[in-house]
Amino acid sequence: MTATKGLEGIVATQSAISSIIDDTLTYVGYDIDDLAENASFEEVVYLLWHQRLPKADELAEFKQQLADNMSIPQPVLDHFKTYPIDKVHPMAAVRTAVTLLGLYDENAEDMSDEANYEKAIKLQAKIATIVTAFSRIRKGQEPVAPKKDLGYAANFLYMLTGEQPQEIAIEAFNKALVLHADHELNASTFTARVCVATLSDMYSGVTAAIGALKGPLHGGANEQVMKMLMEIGSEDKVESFIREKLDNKEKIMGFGHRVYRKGDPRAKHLREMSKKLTTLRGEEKWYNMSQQIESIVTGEKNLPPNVDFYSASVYHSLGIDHDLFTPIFAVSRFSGWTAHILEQYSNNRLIRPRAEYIGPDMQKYVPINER
Ligand SMILES: CC(=O)SCCNC(=O)CCNC(=O)[C@H](O)C(C)(C)COP(=O)(O)OP(=O)(O)OC[C@H]1O[C@@H](n2cnc3c(N)ncnc32)[C@H](O)[C@@H]1OP(=O)(O)O
Ligand SMILES: O=C([O-])CC(=O)C(=O)O
Repeated sequence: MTATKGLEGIVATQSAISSIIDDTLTYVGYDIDDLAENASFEEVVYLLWHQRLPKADELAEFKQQLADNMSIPQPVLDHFKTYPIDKVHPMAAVRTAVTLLGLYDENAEDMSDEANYEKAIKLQAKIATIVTAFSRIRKGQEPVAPKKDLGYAANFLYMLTGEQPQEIAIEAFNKALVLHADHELNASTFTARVCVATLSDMYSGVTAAIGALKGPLHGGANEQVMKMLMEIGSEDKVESFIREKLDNKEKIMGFGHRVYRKGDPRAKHLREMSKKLTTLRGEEKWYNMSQQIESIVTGEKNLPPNVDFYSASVYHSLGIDHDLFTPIFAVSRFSGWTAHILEQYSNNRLIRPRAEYIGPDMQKYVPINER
C-alpha cells in the first residue's frame, strides 16, 4: 500500500453535479462562463440540487421558499451575544451557529428524502441571515430581518447593511455567488461527503465542511489576499514585497490550484469585476496592485490566480468587512455542499480509505518505570 500525498489525482467518487475537465468548469454540464453571465444564484442552487434548470414557475416558487425560510431562531441570535466578540473569527461563529441551528430543527434527524431536501432549503436560506446577523451584532447593531420580495443576493446585502443595495452591487454579488457555488470534490465538499457517508445528518455535514473551508489553503485564502494587499499598501511596493516572499519560498495567497493547470476559469470574471468595482469606488489601486502581483507570480512561478485572488478586491469594493470574505464563500458553497450531501445520501457507501503505515514495527510494551 503506497499513499498519494494529499490524495492528488485520486478519483474518490462519481458525481453528476459539477465537473472540471481540461480547465473547464461546468455545473451539470453548463459552462461556468455561461452561468456567470446569465444565471441568478437561485437558478444555480436549483440546478445543483435538481440537476436541471428550473422553469419560470418553479423558479418563482423556489425563490419564495428560500425567502420564506430566511429567519433564524431567536436563541441563535442571542447566542452570538455570548461570544467573546472581538476575538472570534466569523467563520468560527458561523460554524457554531450552524450547529446550534440544528438543535432547533425538529426534523434534523429525519433522514427521509423530503426532510433532507427541506433541510437543504432551510440551511441555504438561513446561512445568509446567520452571516449578516453576526456581522451586525458584533458591531452593536440590531440584525435586519430579510425582505421577502428581494432575491437572495439582494437580501444578503440588505441584511448586512440595512439599506437597499444598488443594482450594480446586487449584480456583482449575484455573480460572485454563482462562481463560488460548487467545485467538484474540493476539500470542504469532500469533508461534507465523508461526514454524511456515515449517515450522519446534514447539519453535521455542513458544519464539518465549514471547518474545512475556513483554512487559508482553501476558502480562507480570500481574506489572506486582502490582508496581503493592505500590508503592501501601494503599487510601488508590490514588486519588492512579492519577490521577497517568493525568494523566501512563501506561498502567495490566491495563486495555484490542485486541479487547474492553465488557469481557474472563474478568476477572469472576478478580475473583470474587480476592475469595474475598484474604479467605481475610486480605489483602482487594489486592482492595479492585484494585476502586478498576477504578472509577477505568473511570470516567476507559472501559477495563475484562483477564485480567491480577485474576489478579495471585489468584496472589499462592495464595502464588505475583510473577515467576512470566507463566510460569504460559505454562503455560496452551502448550495454545493448540500447538493453533494443529497447525492451522497442517494447512493451511499461509507467513505473509509486506508493509510500506509510508516511507524515503528511491533514494539514491546515497556512498563512506565523502565522508560
Ligand atoms: C477555493 C480554493 O480553495 S482555491 C485555493 C486557495 N488557496 C490558496 O490560494 C493558497 C495558496 N495556494 C496553495 O497553497 C496551493 O497552490 C494549493 C493549496 C491551492 C494547491 O496545492 P497543491 O496542489 O497541493 O500544490 P503544493 O502546495 O504542493 O505546491 C506545489 C508547488 O507549487 C508551489 N506553490 C503552490 N502554490 C503556490 C503559491 N500560491 N505561491 C507560491 N508557490 C506556490 C509550492 O510551493 C510547491 O513548490 P515546490 O514544488 O517547489 O515545493
Ligand atoms: O477545488 C478546489 O480544490 C478548491 C476550489 O477551487 C474551490 O473549492 O472552489
